Amino acid sequence: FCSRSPTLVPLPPGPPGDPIIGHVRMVPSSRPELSFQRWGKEYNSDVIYLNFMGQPAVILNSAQAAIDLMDKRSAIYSDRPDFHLFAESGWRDVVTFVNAASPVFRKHRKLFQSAFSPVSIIQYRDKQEDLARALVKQIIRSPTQWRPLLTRFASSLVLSIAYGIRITDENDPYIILADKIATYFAMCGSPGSTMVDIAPLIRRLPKWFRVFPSLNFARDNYSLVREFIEAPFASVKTRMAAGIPEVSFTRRMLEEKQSEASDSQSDVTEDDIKGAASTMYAAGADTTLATLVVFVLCMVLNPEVQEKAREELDRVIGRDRLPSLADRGTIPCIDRLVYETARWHPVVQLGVPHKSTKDDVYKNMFIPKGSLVMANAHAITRDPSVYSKPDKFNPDRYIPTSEGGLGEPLPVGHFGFGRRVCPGTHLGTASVWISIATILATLNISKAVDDNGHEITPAPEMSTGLESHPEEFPCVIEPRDERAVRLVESLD
Ligand code: HEM
Repeated sequence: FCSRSPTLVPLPPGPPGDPIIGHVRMVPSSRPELSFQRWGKEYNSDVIYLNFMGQPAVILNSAQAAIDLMDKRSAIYSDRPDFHLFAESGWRDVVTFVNAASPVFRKHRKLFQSAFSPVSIIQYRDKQEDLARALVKQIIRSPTQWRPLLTRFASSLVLSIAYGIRITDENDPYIILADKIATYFAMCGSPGSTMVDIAPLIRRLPKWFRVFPSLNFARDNYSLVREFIEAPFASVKTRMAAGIPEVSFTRRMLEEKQSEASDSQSDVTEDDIKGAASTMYAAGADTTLATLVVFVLCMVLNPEVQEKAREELDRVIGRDRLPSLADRGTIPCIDRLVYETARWHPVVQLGVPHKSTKDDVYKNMFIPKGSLVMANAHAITRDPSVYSKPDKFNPDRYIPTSEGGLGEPLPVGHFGFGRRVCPGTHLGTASVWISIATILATLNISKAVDDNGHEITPAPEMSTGLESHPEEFPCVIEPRDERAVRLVESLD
């Protein structure tokens, strides 16, 4: 199919762009995925073509198109665009940002796949359960602080799994560092879209030439990024040298590297391990946090779903203990809740952009080599030809028809596609699962009331960016009852 002449095959449809700049002005800076979805409907195509100042971009608005191209033709659709802003900020050896042909890609994917397989992640269960329990304990003590506490939980979880770092209080230097990095990511803009990314030659300008804000931003954050990559890694080596036992990704990788028996790891360098561990935070903390905030919003908006899930939780595990990850698979209602949270608002709405490496033809549409290819997770998970009433939050939609349900398919795309699919899928899902189960077992989430005693139903407003999360919304989180408080307080 690649050998056909491009001139005989039309590009995918899309709205007409401006001369020279193409669709730059047309794509809104807020929630572009919604416009991409709308254009898909207007042009009656699940593949849409756009052009940003000569850079071709293809949006995939259905699971079928994303699977056909990114999964089945992954040899062509697995590259990334160059992320110059991140490189200028000091990120090196980070798999998310490298091309599929880079040795870093092959080595790091292998590291992640073995470290975060369904079996390997069992070693992190204690950390996930302990931190989820600490989270609800803290929320019971400071209920209005639930959102900062969730942020700290997500950071602590990744720092603990990646480096074995135990966060003891909010002034911990690592949590302060993690907060600064989270702010840095929030200010980076959409990956690949800043002036440094569009005109990378400006990276050659001397440091005193401070004309381009994104270049200044990248350079101003260089030492922060380097500290974030180096400091926690160095702390693992210090603890290792002192003989302090701990379980962490970095520790395990360093030990495997040191072990003479481990031939398979022999080409892995310390820089690889350092880069991979720092990627975990960049890729795993905010995604987990955003998913949990979406869950809280869904519980505020759908009290009956919360009640039903809690009833099943009580029926299966009782009220004398808290759920554990060993319970997964025995409480289907929680599994469906996790899936429906991911479907209702997949937090990486447009995925991380892929780039194609060859001319291609799909369903008689020409996709030029070098196109940015984005799977629109929003459009995919709200596809009305797949999901009935797609805007409704309804975990029961997945109940098989043989059990009287709608038998709708589990969502796809929220962890990406093909060779780039998220290597933290199992770990991230387990973290979300235990958090949701522990929260439901101990806390009640409800609507806030206004000064006149009327319930406030929040209108969901979602942020724009690589990770999209609900903007601030009013709600009340309180202990479920005295019994739950006693159970939580009895934990050491
Ligand atoms: C609920 C939590 C998470 C969500 C929703 C999520 C989602 C995603 C998505 C959509 C991508 C892009 C895939 C693509 O390009 O097709 C991705 C990539 C990635 N994720 Fe996750 N992720 C989560 C948690 C994690 C965790 C805990 C880790 C750490 C182990 C992780 C590590 C990565 C890495 C390293 C990549 C880049 C892969 C590559 O470029 O080859 N993620 N994730």
